[in-house]
Amino acid sequence: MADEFQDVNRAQYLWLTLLSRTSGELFCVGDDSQSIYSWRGAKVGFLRNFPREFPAVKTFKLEENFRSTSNILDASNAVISFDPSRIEKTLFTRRGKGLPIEVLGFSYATEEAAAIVREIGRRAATGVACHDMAIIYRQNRLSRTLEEALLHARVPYEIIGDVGFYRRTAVKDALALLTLCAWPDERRSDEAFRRMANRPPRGLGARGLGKIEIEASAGGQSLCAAATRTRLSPRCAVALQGFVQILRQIGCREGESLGERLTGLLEATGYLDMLRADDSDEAATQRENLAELIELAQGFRRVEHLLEHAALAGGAPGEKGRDRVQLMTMHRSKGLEFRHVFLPAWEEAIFPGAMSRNPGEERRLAYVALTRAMEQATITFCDYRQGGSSRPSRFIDEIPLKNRISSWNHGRNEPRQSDGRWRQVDQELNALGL
Ligand SMILES: Nc1ncnc2c1ncn2[C@@H]1O[C@H](COP(=O)(O)OP(=O)(O)OP(=O)(O)O)[C@@H](O)[C@H]1O
Repeated sequence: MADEFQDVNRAQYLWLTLLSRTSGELFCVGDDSQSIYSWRGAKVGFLRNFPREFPAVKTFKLEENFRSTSNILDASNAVISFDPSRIEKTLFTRRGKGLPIEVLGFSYATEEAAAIVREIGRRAATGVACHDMAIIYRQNRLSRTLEEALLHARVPYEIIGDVGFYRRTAVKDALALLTLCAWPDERRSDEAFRRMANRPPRGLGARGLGKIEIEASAGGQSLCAAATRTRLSPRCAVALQGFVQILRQIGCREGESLGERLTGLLEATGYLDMLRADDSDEAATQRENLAELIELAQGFRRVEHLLEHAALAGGAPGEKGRDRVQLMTMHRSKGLEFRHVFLPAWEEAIFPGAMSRNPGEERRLAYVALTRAMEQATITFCDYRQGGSSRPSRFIDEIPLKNRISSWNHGRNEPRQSDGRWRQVDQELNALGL
């Protein structure tokens, strides 16, 4: 028996057919509309071609949905109906129409994030538990603005399957490079040096680093300053000299913005090339996060201000075990369900992604994301994001007008009581001018 059959890869498929050869029996459960892992080898064709491969197959369509209201299901059905290769099926529910999907536009991502967080606070005040609300986004980098809004408003949250933006490896590496570049001769950059001296590899091992540490202590210098005076293997010495030179040169470029300086550092030190040479999904995500940090850095004049911001915004998102809003990428949301789902950044070039190698899979992601919602789904988009103007995702247009509204569903189906603890959300966001 195989579950999630839409996401099997060739090896798994061969194993399954071999295992079932003796008995001639194979029971598979899957939904081809939810195949979202082609980038790691899944082939939806194995499910779609199953009746041809196994002509004696018996197919049972599970079309009754026990999770979502019919507004959500109709919207999901409409979006996936544009995939001509899907196995025909129409979901239905006995849960009633429910509330229409909210589709809301904003000017900027900060406004969008503040509006979502304000709404989360409002719903929490009417008795919805935080863990019943999820924010589900297409790109991992999109969590940053949302995290910051949640943190400012003191709404507890957790990121499923990931750490917060400022705790991600590439972001910590980039901030370490900026620290080194700003203070190469000060001991406050030592930790950054330990982190980045051999990243990408420059032939510096534990022994070499130990020698630099001794040299630095003896001369009362920073590790960065001591690195060029320490006797190391010729290859490592040359590589480290080059690294330190880049840091010093870029550190002197007064006319450049912080974003430009960071881009220069990531390019010249070979950090971006290291990520580009890695074709894994993880490396692509790290590059996206760096792009987000570069964009953020443009808004700061001094390195110390950016580092301060990162230290504050990188704080713990709330105590473990507390009732927390759930944040995750669309891929991570597979198999989960929430009473309320917020879907930000439904914009062309982000969703569907401009670089997407598989447009059909983007559509299936839209289907997965929408069908996570039990009671309410909220889609948002912005006019400006990631350094340019943007326009609403084509998937929004595909949702029938009868299943959506372009405002909040305020006032419909809501209990009257209000929990005053959540007034702080509005106050904190107002104080920030959001
Ligand atoms: N026969 C049933 N009666 C009532 N509720 C059901 C029944 N079957 C499933 N459910 C409920 O419907 C929801 C979805 O079920 P489940 O997660 O098993 O579906 P699924 O097909 O794996 O969904 P997906 O693949 O979209 O994540 C769950 O809340 C589950 O408790």
